[in-house]
Amino acid sequence: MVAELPIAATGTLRTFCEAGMLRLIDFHLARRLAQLTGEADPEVILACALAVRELRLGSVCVDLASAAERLQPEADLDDGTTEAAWLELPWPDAQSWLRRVAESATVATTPEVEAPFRLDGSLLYLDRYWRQERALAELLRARSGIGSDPVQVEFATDERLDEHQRAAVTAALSHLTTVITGGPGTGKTTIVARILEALAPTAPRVALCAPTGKAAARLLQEVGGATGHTWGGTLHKLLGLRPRSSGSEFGPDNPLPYDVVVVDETSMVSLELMTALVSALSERSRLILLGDPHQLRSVEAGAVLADIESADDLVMEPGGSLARLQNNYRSNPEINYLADAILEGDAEAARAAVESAETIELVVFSAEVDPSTLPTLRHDSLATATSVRGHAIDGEGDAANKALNRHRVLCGHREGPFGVTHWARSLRAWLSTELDDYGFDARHYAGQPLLIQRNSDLFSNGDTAVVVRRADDELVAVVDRPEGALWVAPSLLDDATDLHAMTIHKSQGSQFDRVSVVLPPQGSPLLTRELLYTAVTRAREGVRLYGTWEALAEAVGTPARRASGLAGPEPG
Ligand SMILES: Nc1ncnc2c1ncn2[C@@H]1O[C@H](COP(=O)(O)OP(=O)(O)OP(=O)(O)O)[C@@H](O)[C@H]1O
Repeated sequence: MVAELPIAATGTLRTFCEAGMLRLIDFHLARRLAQLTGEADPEVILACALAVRELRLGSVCVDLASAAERLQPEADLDDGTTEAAWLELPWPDAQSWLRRVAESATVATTPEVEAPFRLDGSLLYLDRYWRQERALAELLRARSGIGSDPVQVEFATDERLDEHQRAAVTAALSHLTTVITGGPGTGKTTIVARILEALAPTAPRVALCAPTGKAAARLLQEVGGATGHTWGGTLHKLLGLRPRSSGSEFGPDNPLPYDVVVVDETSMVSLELMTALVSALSERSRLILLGDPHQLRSVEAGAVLADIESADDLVMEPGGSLARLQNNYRSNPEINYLADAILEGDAEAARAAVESAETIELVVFSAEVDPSTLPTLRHDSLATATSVRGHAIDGEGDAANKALNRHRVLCGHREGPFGVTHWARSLRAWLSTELDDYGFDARHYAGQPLLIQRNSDLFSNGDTAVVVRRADDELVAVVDRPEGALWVAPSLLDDATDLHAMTIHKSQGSQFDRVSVVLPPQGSPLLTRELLYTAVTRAREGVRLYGTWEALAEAVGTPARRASGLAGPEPG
């Protein structure tokens, strides 16, 4: 990758740009904000540019004390290569760097001072995010101080809830804020229904929400019937956030009119959105946060669920509680065992789990191989495409969508030899030689699998669809919606993308019988524990990993790095 060099960057700053550690946008924004406050010290601008960069990559701040050891350049996501120059970077001495940053007029160090950046200990923030983080921590701590009237629940002796699930139900009925974490299939949805049923007499006004329209629709469909007055939708809609403005309908002066607010897929909620939500809750309304903190995080800055879970003092007695669900009732034990080894960071156990499992396999794949020549991939994809197409030709939309969910190819990368675009194109080209009228060039064809990438009144970003032939020979796209299939003209989905493969990011919240996971290559910044865990836990029955044992070990050994001050300093 040839880094784009900012013309005004000289000396140290230029070296950091050349090594791919900073991008043009990081440098320009930092320099502009520094100029406004009369700052020209390159080391201070470097620190500010790194804070901007880290925000762009999903951390709310940068830890200057450990930046030299921890920060890596952004690899070219297209081909997974990294530059070696960063190993030689002239990092400033941490102590004097921190002192110069603290003395700069660009950086505030005490609450009453306003400046574009904020230094808190060794963490450097854009001030706005420091304020959000502080506001969220204060709001959560304040809610923890308010006791709520416990609602009693009696579990029937034959009630199918394990001890962790019962503890979580009891916790949510006795606290104002409850965080319930658990992997896929651990019963989060099941217990929310039970909680709402018990709360219905005293807390009937319920909002069910999630960061994505797809997850919100699924939650509403699955538990919306548990109580009488349920609203369901995205967090943006719940708060009445106005596009292109920082304002929202609901906030501290106009609290949300609900007794209970349930948030699903909380791991994907950004710091900004979570702060807006908690500040819009009335003092008496219960908040139930559900999610899997080990999954991939929000694309925007903040890893709020993981931070809240690991902090000691944000959600605590008497008003708050944490509950963890442990047993996955959906996936097979081999997949659960591998997922546990990944979370424990135990690469040897993960390898042993793959080698000993009957339902999990690693197929060696390198960049030179055309994916569609791999016999195992041919087998899995042809079986799925044949079944989807068979139902599509018979006009069976529901069955076609079901067949589509039996197997999915998941890639960490978007572009390059390990990416979605390449794998989908290769597979589709090969399938078109195996199946009649499986149009390689056709805009729409019976059995075409599609991924919707935008929200509309009818469907949500992340919904999938299959093109089906109706009895009158017309082609229709059948969108798989939680509330039931939606039949629309294929032209409405002209901007949907081919679903012969999808990114692991997009697959969050979905499960399939079997998945084929294309691992990013060694050295890729996407090759992390969270990515691998998210991919593997999408499967109920079987997993094929395409990559190398080395890449698998590197993923298991690389927890994704997100700096924030919510949960205290990162462990060394
Ligand atoms: N204690 C239990 N015993 C047996 N089966 C259970 C138990 N709890 C939940 N299940 C079943 O396990 C499956 C997964 O449960 P559920 O959908 O509630 O999990 P989830 O955590 O919400 O999953 P996801 O994260 O994928 O939404 C369901 O079919 C549910 O009926």
